[in-house]
Amino acid sequence: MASSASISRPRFRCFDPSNSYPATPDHPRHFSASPPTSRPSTPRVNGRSSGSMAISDNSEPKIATGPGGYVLEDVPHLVDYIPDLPTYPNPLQDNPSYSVVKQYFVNADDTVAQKIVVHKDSPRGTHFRRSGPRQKVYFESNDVHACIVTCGGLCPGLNTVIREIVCGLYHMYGVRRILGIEGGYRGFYARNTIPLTPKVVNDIHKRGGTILGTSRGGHVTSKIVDSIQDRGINQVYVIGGDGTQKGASVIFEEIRRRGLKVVVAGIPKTIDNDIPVIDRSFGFDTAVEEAQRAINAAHVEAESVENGIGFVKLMGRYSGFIAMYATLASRDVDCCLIPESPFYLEGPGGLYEYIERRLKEDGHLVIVMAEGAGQELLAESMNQQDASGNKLLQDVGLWLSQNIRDHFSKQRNMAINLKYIDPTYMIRAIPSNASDNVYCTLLAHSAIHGAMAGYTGFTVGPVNGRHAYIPFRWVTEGQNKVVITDRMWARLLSSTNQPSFLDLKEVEAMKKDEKEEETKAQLTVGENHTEAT
Ligand SMILES: Nc1ncnc2c1ncn2[C@@H]1O[C@H](COP(=O)(O)OP(=O)(O)OP(=O)(O)O)[C@@H](O)[C@H]1O
Ligand SMILES: O=P(O)(O)OC[C@H]1O[C@](O)(CO)[C@@H](O)[C@@H]1O
Ligand SMILES: [Mg+2]
Repeated sequence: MASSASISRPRFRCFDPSNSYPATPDHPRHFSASPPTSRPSTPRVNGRSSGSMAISDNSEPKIATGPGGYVLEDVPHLVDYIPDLPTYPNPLQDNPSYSVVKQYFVNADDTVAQKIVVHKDSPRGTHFRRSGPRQKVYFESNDVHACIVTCGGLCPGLNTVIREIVCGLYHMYGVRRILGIEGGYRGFYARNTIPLTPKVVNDIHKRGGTILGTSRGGHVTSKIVDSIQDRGINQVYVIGGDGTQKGASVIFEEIRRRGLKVVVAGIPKTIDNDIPVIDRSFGFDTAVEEAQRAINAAHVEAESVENGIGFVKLMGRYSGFIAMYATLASRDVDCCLIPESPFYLEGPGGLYEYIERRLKEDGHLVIVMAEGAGQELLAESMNQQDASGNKLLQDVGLWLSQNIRDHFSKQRNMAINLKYIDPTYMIRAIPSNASDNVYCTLLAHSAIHGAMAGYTGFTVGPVNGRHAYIPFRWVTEGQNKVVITDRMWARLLSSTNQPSFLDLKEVEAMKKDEKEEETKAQLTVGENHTEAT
């Protein structure tokens, strides 16, 4: 629960330990929902602990409230569990490139609103701490020993983020000791490390993949944190998707439990764009662009023959963003199938009927399908998981294209010419495009500034266009999905002219569910406010 003092003031200020505001009743030093129940008797600045620590097992969310239903979902800070840490002036103020910037340091009060479309009377809602450099830092440049790890599937831009973390730490903060951990989480305890310098990473943004290698599974928290401690690492940069951020959160909790002066910063990576809260994930733009090449090929093939069907399968395990955006961008697609929108094959309003109509009217059609769409139609689902515990999917594209062929040849006696194109790994194994490159730089810099300022247990990312520090649980509890009752999906339906595969009753039920969810969320914000007052 937030302290009531923080909301009864006419002007609400957030305490940012990294800016030089004194602790006064107006600027309370601790406004965490529940401060740590106990503290380590001797705070540890690395050095393996032999005795037991007196810190609670899991950190509580740091929530502060202000007037008008303002809620700050803050991120942890080293001083939450290691009090009286010394601070140092931010070396950026002497950096010739940055010292000329007007108001370079982020204002202590700056937060970023999660929702920017509001009504006159709606509560101000949830906010996140704005990212960026602070006046004071909690690390001396010479003392920083950073490491970078990449986990999960590939994504365009991984190398750019690695490059920008290395160059940012080196050039902005004068950090010289940066290690690359090879092969994902298990690399902490089972692989070699690579010393990273600006020279080593200079050209890597032009290559796809990750120079560090990646993996699924292998998250053994105690071994990872032992390795961090043994190597004297004090800044951990973790690049990966939802699973990786969950792993980073567990590492943070263990580090906190051991009372170590080590920050953990997450940089969200997911080609599927399924991480909640942030505007989009890096590499997504590149993937959508690359998907155009496959869709163009499918279109050319389809329109060159009689009854031609171009069928493209794209990535998207649970979320169909790549398929939806690639379809909207292309304008050549007649049908887009995504996991969020169930569809059926036979009968009136079904997929086969639609395909036949298009073939009769236009002579050809293009179908784009996300890999996770229609899994429920397959007779038996695959009961296997990958090393991280993600469910393995069947190749629904192959299955559906064969079913379409069978249907038209056997049941409709129609000769069709279907070309199946599967560029799934091609769209994620390429280097990032220009716009993703710039985006990767901003993410890397946000992470560095946050870590140097002593924040920890956070993920970085843009929220409504402004970069913010987001507590791990916001990006690990839930998934970003295409909302098929939103305008974007309606735009898609109107651009392809495909059936929605839903009847009016189903749409109404969905809208009702979403409305209830929204009201619940608003009530929760209101409740926080009431509890604090
Ligand atoms: N709940 C969890 N707790 C700790 N570690 C986890 C958890 N879930 C996943 N991990 C670890 O995170 C790493 C990456 O997870 P995963 O393979 O699911 O990829 P991801 O980060 O979700 O990326 P993507 O799904 O976009 O490819 C793996 O090493 C896995 O062991
Ligand atoms: O890399 P793997 O293990 O083949 O996993 C593929 C999965 O990874 C993703 O690309 C997410 O990173 C999904 O779109 C896809 O289902
Ligand atoms: Mg994942």
